[in-house]
Amino acid sequence: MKQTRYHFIAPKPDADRAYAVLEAAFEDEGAPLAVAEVDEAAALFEVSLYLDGEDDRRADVEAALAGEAFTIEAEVLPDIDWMSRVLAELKPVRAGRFLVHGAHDRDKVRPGDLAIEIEASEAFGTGHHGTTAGCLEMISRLVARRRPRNALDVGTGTAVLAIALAKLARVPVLASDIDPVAVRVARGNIALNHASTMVDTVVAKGLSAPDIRRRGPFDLIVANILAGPLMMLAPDIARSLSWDGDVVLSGILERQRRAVLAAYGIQGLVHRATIRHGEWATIHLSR
Ligand SMILES: C[S@@+](CC[C@H](N)C(=O)[O-])C[C@H]1O[C@@H](n2cnc3c(N)ncnc32)[C@H](O)[C@@H]1O
Repeated sequence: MKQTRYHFIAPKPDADRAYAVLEAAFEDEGAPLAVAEVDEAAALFEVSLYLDGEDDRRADVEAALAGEAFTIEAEVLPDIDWMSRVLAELKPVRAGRFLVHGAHDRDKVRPGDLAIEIEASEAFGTGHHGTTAGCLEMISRLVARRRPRNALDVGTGTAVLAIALAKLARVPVLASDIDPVAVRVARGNIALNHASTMVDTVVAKGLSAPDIRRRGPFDLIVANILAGPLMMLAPDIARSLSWDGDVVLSGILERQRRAVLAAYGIQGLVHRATIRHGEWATIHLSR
């Protein structure tokens, strides 16, 4: 089933009012709803409502917001064949100190394994992708060298990296994602892995949400997104990092690596190491 994100940008009071109206209008459907700050200086917020279908609910959204002058845009989200993805990802994966597995592979866990059980359903992050595996390996290396006091996982997906950080370092972790569906899946996995006392979640675009700012600075920030958003997030990531903190970035194709390093270099962050899986690079930076 395809899903459509209906979204618009508005000043804070209007966004809050619209959020309340949409929450009441679509709560029977359990439609995910999110509000994220998109421009701090201008205090502008983006409201996103996720409805099933291929942009065939615009009239309902407009009716709920009757009398408001928002420019509502519709984004039909990619239709992913979750069943074939799950079937393709049946095997457990070892990466760094971790064994990432599904419910059907609990018997593969050996004494000494740091096991992470993942129910991927509608979010990314089972450990099979080279970017996730690269992050798990880099996290293993970094935490072996120095235990961070806290950590932030930007673009958490299934929460696989946040759970890994909690299990290995046993420190508070904040896991964020722009997609409320991913955050719902993340919460389920965090509970499944008995990590709820260490990992909190937040729906947020980038690092501008007040919850993220309040919890920083962070000793370790991991972000497996894509090169473009990672470059745009460079100033915010540098600002949210403790003075001796570490950054792990992934979702970067080898040919994009230099541009990403340059964007973080401008922020005073120096390249320390790269782990490659096929065409994907995972990089470690610090001041
Ligand atoms: C490639 S998945 C990574 C999932 C998991 N962290 C892993 O390593 O397997 C990227 C995730 O980032 C989220 N995302 C993309 N852009 C984002 C942004 N600007 N802020 C927060 N999350 C974002 C997506 O919704 C998606 O869940």
